[in-house]
Amino acid sequence: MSAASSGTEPRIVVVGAGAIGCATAIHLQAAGHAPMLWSASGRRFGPSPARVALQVRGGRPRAAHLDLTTDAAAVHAADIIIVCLPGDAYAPVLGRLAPHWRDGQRVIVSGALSLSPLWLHEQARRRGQRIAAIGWATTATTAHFLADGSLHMNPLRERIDVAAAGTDPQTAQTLCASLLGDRFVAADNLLAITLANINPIAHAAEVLPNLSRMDLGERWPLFGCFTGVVARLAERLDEERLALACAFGFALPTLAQHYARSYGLAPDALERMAAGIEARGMGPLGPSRLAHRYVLEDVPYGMVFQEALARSAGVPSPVLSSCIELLSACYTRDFRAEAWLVRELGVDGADAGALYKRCAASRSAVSPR
Ligand SMILES: NC(=O)C1=CN([C@@H]2O[C@H](COP(=O)(O)OP(=O)(O)OC[C@H]3O[C@@H](n4cnc5c(N)ncnc54)[C@H](OP(=O)(O)O)[C@@H]3O)[C@@H](O)[C@H]2O)C=CC1
Ligand SMILES: CC(C)(CO)C(=O)C(=O)O
Repeated sequence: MSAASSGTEPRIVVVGAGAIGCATAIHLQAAGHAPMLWSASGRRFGPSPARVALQVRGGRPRAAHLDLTTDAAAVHAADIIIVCLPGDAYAPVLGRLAPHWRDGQRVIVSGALSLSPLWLHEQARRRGQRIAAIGWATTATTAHFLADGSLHMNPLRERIDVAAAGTDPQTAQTLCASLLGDRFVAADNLLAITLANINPIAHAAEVLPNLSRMDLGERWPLFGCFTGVVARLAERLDEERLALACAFGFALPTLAQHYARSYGLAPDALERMAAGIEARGMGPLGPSRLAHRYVLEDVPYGMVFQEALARSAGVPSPVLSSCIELLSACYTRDFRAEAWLVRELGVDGADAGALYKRCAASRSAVSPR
C-alpha cells in the first residue's frame, strides 16, 4: 500500500533541478508538502548534496532549502512524480527513469509537450507497469535563475488545465488540487492540454525577430522586446492553434487569456500585456545563445507536433509551417526529423479521430490501485 493510500503524506519527487523544478518544489513546500528534488545531471547543485539552499526573489526575498538526490531509487519509492524537464530531456532522462516506475505511481508532466503523458503511459503498459500519467498544459509557475544564482519565481498560475492517461480527469484534478490548490481545470482529452500549451508558438514569435541578438549573445528583455511585430506573429500563430483545437471540439484560452491568468493582468493587446509583465519585473531575459530550449525544445516537441496534428485534422497551418521552415534554415537542422515523439506515437498521417479516441480510451486504460 502506498503512503498516499494509507493516509500518510505522499512521497513527492520533482524530476529536474532547473528553474521550474526548484520553483515547483518551493510552491509544494509552501502548500505543506515535503518534496524531494531529483536531478539527472547534478549540474546545478553538484552530484551529491542532500540539502541545498537557494536565495529566492520575486516577492519578498527569502531563503529556501530543498532536499536533493541523484539516486533513481528515490523515484522508485515516490507516490507522485512531477516531471519538470524540457522536451529534449524526455528521452535521456525519462528513458533512464522508466525502469524505476512502479505500479500505482502518478507521474505528472508539467508543461507537457507532444502528448508525452500518453507516451509515458503506453510505454509503461508495455513494460507491465500500471501508472497514471497526468499532463499539465503549463507549469505551476514561471521562474528563472538570475546571474547571481538566485531563483526568481512568480506566484502560482491562476489556471492550469490537466488531463490524464491511466486515470480519469476528475481524479487527476483532485490529486493536483491536493498538491497545489484549487487552480486545476480537468480536460477530457490529452490532446486539449497539448494544444493549450502556448510555449511553442509564443517562443517562435519571440525568437524569430530576435535571432541575431541570440547569435551575438546580447542581453535583451524577453517581454521588453515583445513589440507589435512580435505580437502580430504571435497572434497569427495563436489563431492557427485555436483553429486546430476547435477542429477537435476544444475551446481553449487565447494567448492573451493565458498571460492574464499567469501574470495577474487584464487581457489586452499582447504587446501591452508584455510591457506590463516587463514593468512588473516578472519576465526573464531573452535567450543569449542560439542553443536554447525556446527553439531546441519548442520546435521539435511543440511546433512540429502541432503541424503533424494539423495535417491529420486537415486544418491549414501556413504560418506555423513557415516558422518551422525558417528556424530549420537558420539552425541548419532538420527539426522535423528530430521530432521522434511524433513518429513514436504515430501522429503523422494518423487519423485525427482515431488519435482523439486513443487519448480518450487511455483515461480508463489502467487505473492505479
Ligand atoms: N521557466 C519557465 O518559466 C517556464 C518553463 N516552462 C517549461 O518547463 C520545463 C522546465 O523549464 P526550466 O526549468 O526553465 O528548464 P531548464 O532549461 O532549466 O531545464 C530544466 C532541467 O531539465 C534538465 N535538462 C535540461 N536539458 C536537458 C537535456 N538536454 N538533457 C537532459 N536533461 C536536461 C536539467 O535537469 P538537471 O539539472 O536536474 O539535470 C535542467 O536543470 C521546460 O519544458 C520549459 O519549457 C514552461 C513555462 C514557463
Ligand atoms: C518566458 C516564459 C516564462 C513565458 O513565456 C516561458 O514560458 C518560459 O520561459 O518557458
